[in-house]
Amino acid sequence: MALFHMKRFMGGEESNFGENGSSESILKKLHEKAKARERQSHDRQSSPDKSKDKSHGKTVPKKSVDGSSLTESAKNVKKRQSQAPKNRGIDRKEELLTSSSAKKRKTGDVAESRSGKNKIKNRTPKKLSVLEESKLQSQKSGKRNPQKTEKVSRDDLHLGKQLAAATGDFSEIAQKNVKDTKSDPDESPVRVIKEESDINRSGLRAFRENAETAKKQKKMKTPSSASKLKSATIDADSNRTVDNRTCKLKDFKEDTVVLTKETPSKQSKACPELARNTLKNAEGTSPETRKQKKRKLSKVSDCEVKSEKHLKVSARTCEKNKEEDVSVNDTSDEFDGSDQSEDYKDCARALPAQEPCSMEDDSPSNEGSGIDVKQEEMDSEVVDKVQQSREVEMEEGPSITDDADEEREDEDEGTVKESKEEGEVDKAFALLGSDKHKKKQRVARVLPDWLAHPTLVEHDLNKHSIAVEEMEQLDPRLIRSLLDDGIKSLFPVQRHVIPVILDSVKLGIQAGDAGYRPRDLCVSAPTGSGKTLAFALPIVQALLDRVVPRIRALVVLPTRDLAQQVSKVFTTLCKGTDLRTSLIGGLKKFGQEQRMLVQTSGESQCDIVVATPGRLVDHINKTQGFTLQSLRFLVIDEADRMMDQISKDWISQVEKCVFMESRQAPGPITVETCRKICLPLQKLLFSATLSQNPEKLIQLNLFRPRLITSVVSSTRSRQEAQLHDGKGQERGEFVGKYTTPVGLTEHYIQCTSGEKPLVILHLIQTLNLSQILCFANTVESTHRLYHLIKLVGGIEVAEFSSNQTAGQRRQILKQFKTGKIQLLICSDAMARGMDVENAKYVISYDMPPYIKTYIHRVGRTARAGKTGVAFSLLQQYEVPKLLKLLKHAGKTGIQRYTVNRQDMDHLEESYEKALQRLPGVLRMEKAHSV
Ligand SMILES: Nc1ncnc2c1ncn2[C@@H]1O[C@H](COP(=O)(O)OP(=O)(O)OP(=O)(O)O)[C@@H](O)[C@H]1O
Repeated sequence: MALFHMKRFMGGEESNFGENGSSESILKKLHEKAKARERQSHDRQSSPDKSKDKSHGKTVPKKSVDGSSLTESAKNVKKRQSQAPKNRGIDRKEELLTSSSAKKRKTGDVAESRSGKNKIKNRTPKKLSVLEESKLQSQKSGKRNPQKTEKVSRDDLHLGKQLAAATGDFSEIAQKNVKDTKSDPDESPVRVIKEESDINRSGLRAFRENAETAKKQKKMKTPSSASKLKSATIDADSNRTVDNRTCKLKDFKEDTVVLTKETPSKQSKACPELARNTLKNAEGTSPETRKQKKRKLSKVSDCEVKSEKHLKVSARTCEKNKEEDVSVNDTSDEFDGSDQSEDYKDCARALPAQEPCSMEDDSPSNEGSGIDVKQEEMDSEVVDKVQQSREVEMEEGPSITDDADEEREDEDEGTVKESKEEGEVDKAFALLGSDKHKKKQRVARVLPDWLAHPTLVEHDLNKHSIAVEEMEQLDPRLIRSLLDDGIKSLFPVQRHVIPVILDSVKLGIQAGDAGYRPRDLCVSAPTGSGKTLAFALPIVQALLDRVVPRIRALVVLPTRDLAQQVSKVFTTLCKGTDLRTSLIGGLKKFGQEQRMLVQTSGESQCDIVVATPGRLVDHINKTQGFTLQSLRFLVIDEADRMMDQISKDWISQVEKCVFMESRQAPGPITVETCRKICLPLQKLLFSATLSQNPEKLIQLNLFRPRLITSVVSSTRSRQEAQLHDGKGQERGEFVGKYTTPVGLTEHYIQCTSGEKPLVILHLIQTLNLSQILCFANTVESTHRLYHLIKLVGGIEVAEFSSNQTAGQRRQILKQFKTGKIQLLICSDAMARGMDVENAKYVISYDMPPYIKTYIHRVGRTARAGKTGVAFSLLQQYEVPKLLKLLKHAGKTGIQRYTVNRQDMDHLEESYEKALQRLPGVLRMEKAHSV
């Protein structure tokens, strides 16, 4: 079969055989023809000038790919065609499949041809099989018009030119195949190559399927036109070249370059593979070489794109061929030559720049032909493509790591990938393990108006504050209480928030905002800016005139320490009033808390409840008479943290408890619902790091929320960002960045992990710092560090973590306030919301894992308009990480603080001794606790 295929490849002479001719008559005819052509050939060779003219001044090698399969007549036919200009394309194809070098082709054409004949003569079985096959084919195909066959050859000439350009450097493989075939006369080249191409079975699946289809169709129909033969001839050639390429790919695959798409069975596909292989091998070379490699890769990808297109065209053609019954015999006619031409051209454009060994460049056969002009055009296009790929590369920038990091940052900020600039290349082939990164464009996050344009407040506590007496809405009792507590002025956030809350109750707590449901409120202000008073004061003010005690305000906080702290503020404010505050945070026994909440008669004991969510839910479910039906204010402090606990469903439990029996949950606003005056529930959210994530906020079922914040874009001045709402209040752009107190100075100290305790000792003993809060990331490291510093001696140190009881912690805080404790080593349980009086310094012993953790840690100092200093002890690799975190949060003020190693030398001895004793102490403690 393959032999017949080869014969067709040589010029389609078999079409001259009569359908009904016997084998003897065919042989006779063949011999006659062969002799005639030999004579003609001899004549031509004896007059080389003439011959040269016909072949455009080039002699073409006549060595066959599979000499064993050629009959004498076929060889003569081939010879004649190779000399004829119209068959140049076919000859060119022949060149591709033979391994003759350009030199050989020039000099030894005739000799080789003859030696080829001698070899063929020795292969009688093949000769017979060809004859038999010729007979068979002639029977099937019927008589064919020789003119049509000639036409095929001309078409093939065109294809051959392009094919030659496309196949480039596969002569070596072709040569190998020829050698293999010669050593085993029973192996046809196609079969040999097929076997070699096992590695790329998927690529040839279609090839084989079509061969089978062709077989079936052949049985049913007999093709009649030479045009069909043409495509068969072309395809045979195509397949062979494909297989050559596959052989190359086999070697190439060992280099572990993996393509995510199946390799197409086309010459054009082969070239990029080769080029990529070459480039892959260049790995580990100089950066310059790698750059070149990258450029080449993009060029190769271009070629791959063409191949991709080509595949699609071929697939379509395949389908078409199946329908039209193209096949003459089982040569696995997969591709239509006419469809290929454009694709070959495309591939040829990319080739010369990739591989200098392109046969098109070396081959003399194209000189003086139209191909040269075409090739020049192709080359110029290749240069353009290379130039384009370089430009794209320059636009993308050289830094991969930076871009990647930037991308991750962008993702956090809700940016989307911008694939506009992505070329076809990447869409066509994604290389596994590719290090190519695309720069993403930042896109503005679309936020609801209330989040995007909040009411701004000044974050410098010493500016824009007003005297307590100036807050006219406040009851004199409350003013007195504040003044007694040393609070003479109200901070900016208090100045803005208190009136907003009080406005919603100016017609009484029942009436809401002039009879309408009041808007919910979100407040985001820096740590220590007085947020607690900002909600506590108006709530107490609003409830002052209540008649009977009911739970009308509920404040929920994430930890019992915080709940205790806020409860204290309420208790202080309620002094001298009828209002009562209850704390339910697990500090007391459950029964005790129940008795505080509900009287024995079932009536409520208190007006304001401060609770942790867990304990609150317990009381909702277990305390008889506990009801929230009169609840007017629901305060969620440290709201961003509380939103993380929403999954525990505490808020829906609270809402269920509020809207039960006669009190209905608010529905859509209608004329009827507007007429009814019912007790509204207003939600008030507070945090220094309030989430701007609408998805999280929506879980809180906020009603027409409003945001008051001092957090604005760092890139724009507040004046620029300021807008004004209808009431003359400043409105600005909230970009979700965090601010720290104005009085805070931030430093980082670069040191090794082992030097960190020494640095702390240095800061305390050498620089005489005191009232330091030192944060470690875990309870264990807090405990370990506490013992280590204690073992060094000479420092009043204490520990504050969840390992201690609430009473112990309260006691420690008291001692710290009075200055008895120099260094308080804390876990992050202390970081959020805790108002530790007189904390002057904060040390982050371990780098904070999140920006919010950093903001809350450093926020334990510089509170209420005071000054404070924060040190972050960082290992070298942590420095850029933290700087990036801060930059992301819009903070750039952190400075490096250098501690000289020599300054710590005198501390080393005691430190090392303490280190040696530490394991023993920890062991003893463990044994003691057990
Ligand atoms: N108007 C004021 N004048 C003076 N001190 C004030 C004023 N308001 C609050 N303070 C004090 O400021 C300190 C910090 O207040 P508060 O705890 O409310 O801050 P915060 O904004 O809630 O901080 P965090 O975000 O860390 O929880 C408290 O000690 C409080 O007594």
